[in-house]
Amino acid sequence: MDQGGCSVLSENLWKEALKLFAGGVNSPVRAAVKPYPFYVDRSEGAFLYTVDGKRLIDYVLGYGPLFLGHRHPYVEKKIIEQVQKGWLYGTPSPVEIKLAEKIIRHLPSAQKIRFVNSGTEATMLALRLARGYTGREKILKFNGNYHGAHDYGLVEAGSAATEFNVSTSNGIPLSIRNTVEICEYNDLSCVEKTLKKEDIAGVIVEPVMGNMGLILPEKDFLKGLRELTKSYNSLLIFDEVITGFRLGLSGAQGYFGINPDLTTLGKIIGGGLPIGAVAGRAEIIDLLTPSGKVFNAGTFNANPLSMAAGLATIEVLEREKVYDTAKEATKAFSEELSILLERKGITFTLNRIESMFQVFFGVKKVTNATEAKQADKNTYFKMHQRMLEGGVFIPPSQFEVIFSSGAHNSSVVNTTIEVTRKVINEL
Ligand SMILES: Cc1ncc(COP(=O)(O)O)c(C=O)c1O
Ligand SMILES: NCC(=O)CCC(=O)O
Repeated sequence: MDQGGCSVLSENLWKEALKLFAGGVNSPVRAAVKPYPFYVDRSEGAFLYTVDGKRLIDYVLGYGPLFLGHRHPYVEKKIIEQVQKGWLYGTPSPVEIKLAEKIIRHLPSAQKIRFVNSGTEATMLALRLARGYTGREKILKFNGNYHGAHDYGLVEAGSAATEFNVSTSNGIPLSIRNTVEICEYNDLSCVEKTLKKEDIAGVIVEPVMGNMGLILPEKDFLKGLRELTKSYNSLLIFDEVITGFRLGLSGAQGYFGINPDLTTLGKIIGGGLPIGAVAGRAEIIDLLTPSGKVFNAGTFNANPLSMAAGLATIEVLEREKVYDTAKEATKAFSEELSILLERKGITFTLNRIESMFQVFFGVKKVTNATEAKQADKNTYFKMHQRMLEGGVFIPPSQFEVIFSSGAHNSSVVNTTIEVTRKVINEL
């Protein structure tokens, strides 16, 4: 197997892809795998099987949604059952009620919900709702937080926007750019100053930052945001597209005991099919058309397949020990990595929470985007590439997160650790 774990079949597909797609891909992070991405034939449990005949342990998991692993049998069964009943009706279906009830039951701040098709749509809508509710124009977001690929989110954005050096995208009207105020993550004094100076409709935040690698909120950061937004009559929006149902059934808001006004969801609540949602206080969600004057619509909103996959996923989360297994996998993998790096005398920071972690080389702490950008990306990438050659897929970008799932059992983790030992010894 040659560099990056790829081989001739992937290489041939890549040559075709370069003729068809900008940069060969349909979402940029996929092109961060070098010299070209591997193409997947099928997946199961903790594993991806490439067209080149290689089996990889997957710690990317579709960039977060596949918290049960690939093709969990119950989710697969429920998707197939729904396919056999039809997958688009243009009118409501019972399964959307069931999924909404489950989400609202678990998510402390949710009273009503609107389903859309992606995290991008969810945050775009939440920001419009905040403006509609408050009658104010500006929003505050944090440097390196990623809220999807719309004009308001792509100002100082993390994730692939940082990886490909376009933290602020070209093509965003200045009039929109000027409605987005930026503070550094974990900097409450900047938030207070901005709220005092500007009329801010809403503060949007990743309660745990998963798009600059992993960065944790410092003690009292989220509490401070809640208090400040309340006293300046701005809405607090938690972007839980990653953390929703990953940090626990009640998301980051349950984990930290802070209730936002609005929550955006995606990824896990669709069980691996496209989804997004805005949930929150009823009086705010009721501003949406047709009951209110903040417009949203979608041909595929609450489509029965995503609803069925999401519902099945949450049912499994309620009854199986997914949280324990995934957390244990992250703990074992990351602790072993720390030991190996310490032993080699390599400077690093490792941030971890529940089933998510990321390692940063050459830095002693990472508490915001500026610090994350100072990390030695090249060494991280080298580790990614060597792990891939050894059969373990961690994100190619420093600015993503290493996720575990309920399928990452001790045998999978032991294999991961063996590969990690070899990789770090030779790093
Ligand atoms: C916190 C956060 N918000 C929003 C999004 C956008 O979601 P999507 O890619 O489904 O549009 C992402 C995607 O990674 C995310 O991590
Ligand atoms: N953390 C950012 C993502 O997960 C996005 C994945 C993609 O856009 O391909």
